[in-house]
Amino acid sequence: MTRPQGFKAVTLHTMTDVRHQVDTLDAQLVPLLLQRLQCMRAAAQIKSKRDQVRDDQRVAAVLDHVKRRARQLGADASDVDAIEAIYSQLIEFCIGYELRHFDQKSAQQEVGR
Ligand SMILES: O=C(O)C(=O)C[C@]1(C(=O)O)C=C[C@@H](O)C=C1
Repeated sequence: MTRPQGFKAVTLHTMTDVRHQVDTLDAQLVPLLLQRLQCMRAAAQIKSKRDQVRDDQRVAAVLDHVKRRARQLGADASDVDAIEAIYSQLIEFCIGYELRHFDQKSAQQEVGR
């Protein structure tokens, strides 16, 4: 199977090859996703108002950044679109996650008063 420039070359002839590669990639992705969630927890502590959690300008900048990175790695237009779609969903999840942590913080501050 051919792949764009900038991707590590791997042989993917059988479903065993494909699943082994998916498991290897997921093992790398999970710690990165956990680190991203850690950033959301920190953001929830730092932001002082609930309506600061969603920041549409920043969302647009994050999407531009990841699409540029995909292009740099040689992704074609349809894979750049796929990255945008995946990140749109990821950021929506992160906003919900951050809101839950923001609300927890606010509830704890209320109890502490
Ligand atoms: O940059 C922030 O302010 C974040 O909270 C992070 C993040 C993201 O997932 O990247 C999440 C919520 C905001 O709407 C914008 C971006």
